[in-house]
Amino acid sequence: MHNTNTTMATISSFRFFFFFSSTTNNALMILLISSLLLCMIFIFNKKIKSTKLVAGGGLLNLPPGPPGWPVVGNLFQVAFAEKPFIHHIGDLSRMYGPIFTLRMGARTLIIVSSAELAHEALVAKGQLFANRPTENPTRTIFSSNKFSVNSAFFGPEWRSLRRNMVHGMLSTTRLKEFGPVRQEAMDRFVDRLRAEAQANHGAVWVLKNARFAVFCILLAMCFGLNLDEESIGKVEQVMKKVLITLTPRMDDYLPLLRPFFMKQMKQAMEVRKEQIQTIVPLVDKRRSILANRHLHPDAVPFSYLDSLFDLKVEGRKSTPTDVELVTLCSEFLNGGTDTTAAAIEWAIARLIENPAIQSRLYEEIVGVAGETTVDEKDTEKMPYLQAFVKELLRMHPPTYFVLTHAAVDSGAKLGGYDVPKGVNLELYLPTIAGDPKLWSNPTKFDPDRFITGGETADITGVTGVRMIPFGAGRRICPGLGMGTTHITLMLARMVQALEWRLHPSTQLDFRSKLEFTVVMERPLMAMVTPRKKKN
Ligand code: HEM
Repeated sequence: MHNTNTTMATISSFRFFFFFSSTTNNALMILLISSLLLCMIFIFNKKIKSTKLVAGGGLLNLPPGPPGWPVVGNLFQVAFAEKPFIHHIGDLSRMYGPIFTLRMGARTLIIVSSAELAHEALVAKGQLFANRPTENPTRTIFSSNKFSVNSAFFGPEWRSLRRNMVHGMLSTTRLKEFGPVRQEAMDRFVDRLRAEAQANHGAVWVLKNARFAVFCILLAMCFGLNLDEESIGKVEQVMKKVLITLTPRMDDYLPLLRPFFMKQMKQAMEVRKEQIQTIVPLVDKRRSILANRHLHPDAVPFSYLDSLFDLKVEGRKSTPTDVELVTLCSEFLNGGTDTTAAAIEWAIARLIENPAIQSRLYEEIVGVAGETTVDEKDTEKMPYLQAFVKELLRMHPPTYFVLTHAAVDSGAKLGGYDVPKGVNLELYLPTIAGDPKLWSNPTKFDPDRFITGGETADITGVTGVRMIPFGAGRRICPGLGMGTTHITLMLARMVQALEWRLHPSTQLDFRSKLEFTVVMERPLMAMVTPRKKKN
C-alpha cells in the first residue's frame, strides 16, 4: 500500500473527504467551500474525450452535477458522501464500463477494473505504464523527493533501488536466512495471544496482534537489531503517524486551497521530524555494530539497512544520506505491515465463519508437523493451507487498488483510449478477482476451487490476469514472496496453537473499510481456546 514510505497511503488515496469531519472552524469551512466552487469552475475544463467521463449522475444516487461541469457532481458527491466512494467503483464500472475517467479537482483519474485491461496496462504494455505520478508537497518530503522504490519515477534510480531491495533483502535466499527471526517472532506472537486471551476471558484482538507480530519481523530484517517490546512499540506508533499524515487531503486535489492547510503542513513536518529522530538512532546503532562486529557476536548477520549504507544508485554520486535512509527503511517497514495484518484479520474471520475449513486446516497441520511446532518447511507440504491463502487473497486483497500508475510518455493508449501523461491510472482489484466470467461462484469463499475445483491463478499475472493482489508487471510488489510466507506461517501457527470462535458479543460482518489497507469495518475480536497440545 503503499506513496513514499507509504505503500498504504497511496492506496487509501480516496479518503480525503475525512478532512471535513476533522475541521472545526466554521468560517474557514465556508471559505473553503466557496474557494472550492471557484476552483471547480475555473480549473477543470480539459477533458479526456476518449474515455467515458462519469458526470455525477448515478454516483451515490445523488442528482447529477450541472451539465458541462462533470467534476462538480463528482467532487461534491465524493466529498460529502457518508460512505467512501471507493465502495461504488464496482457500481461505476457496471454503469460506465471497465475503463472510465473521474475528475477529482485538479487530478484526473482513469479507473480500470477488468482483468483484460489490467493485463494490457501492467503486463502487455507494462513498460508504457510503469511510471508513478507526481506527488503533493507532503509526500515529496516524506519520500525524500521520490527516492524510494514505490514512489520513484520509472527510470535508472528506481531500477537501482528496486534491484537492491529485491536482491539485498527479498530474494528467496535472504528470506530463508531470516527463518529463525520469523520463528522467534511467531513464538512471541502465539505467547501474546495466549496471554491476552487469559487476561480477557478468551478474547483477543486479531488485527492489533497480527500487526505487531509482523512489524517485529520487518524491524529485525530492516535494522538487524534486537529491540525490546517497548522500543518496538514506539517505532510502530511513529510509523502509524506517518501513514496517517500521508492520507490525502482536500488540498491535494485542489492545490489552490493549500494556503488554508498550513497548519496541517506544519503538523506533517513535525511528524517527519519525529520519524527522523526515531529512525536515525537505529541507523547509528547498526553502524556501530558493523564497525565493532567482534563485540557483538550474536548480532543479526545482515539487514536491509546494511545493503543501503554503500548503495550506488545510478545517476548519483553519493550514497544515501541519513534522511534518505529513514525514507527507504520506512518504506520497507510500512510496505509489509498493514497488508499482511489485514490479510490475517480476514483469514481468521473466514475460519470462524467456516469451522469445517478450520478443522481441515488443523488436521493438515497436525498431519504434517505432528507434535512439533509447525515451521515454514512444513507449510510447503500443506496444499490445503496454500489453497486457503490463495482464496484469501482472491476474496480479500489487502488493497482495493494497486499503487497509482502513470504513463511514461504521452501518446499511450489503453483499451484503445488515450491515457495522457499526467493522469493517475488506478487499477481496481475486487472486480477482477470477483469476475463471474473468470471464476465460478466468485462470492463463495472456497479454497477447494484451487484443489478439486480445477481453478488456477498465476498471482504474478504473467500468464494472464485473474487475481493480482500484489499487482503485476514491472511494478509488481517485490515483497510478494515475503508477504505470502508471513501470512502462511502466521496462520499455521495461529491454527495449530488455538481454536478460533466468534466472540459472543459480536456478529460476523464482512463489510470493509479503508485504514491504509482494507480491514474489517468492525475490528475482529475473536475467542480462542488453546489446543490440548502445547505448541
Ligand atoms: C500481503 C502482503 C503484501 C501485499 C498484498 C502487497 C501489495 C502490493 C501492491 C498491490 C503493490 C502495488 C503494485 C503496483 O503498483 O503495480 C505493492 C507495491 C510494493 N510493495 Fe507490497 N505488498 C505486500 C507486502 C510487501 C512487503 C512485505 C514489502 C517489503 C518489505 C512490500 C514492498 C512493496 C514495495 C517497495 C512496492 C513498490 C514497488 C514498485 O513501485 O516498484 N510489500 N505491494
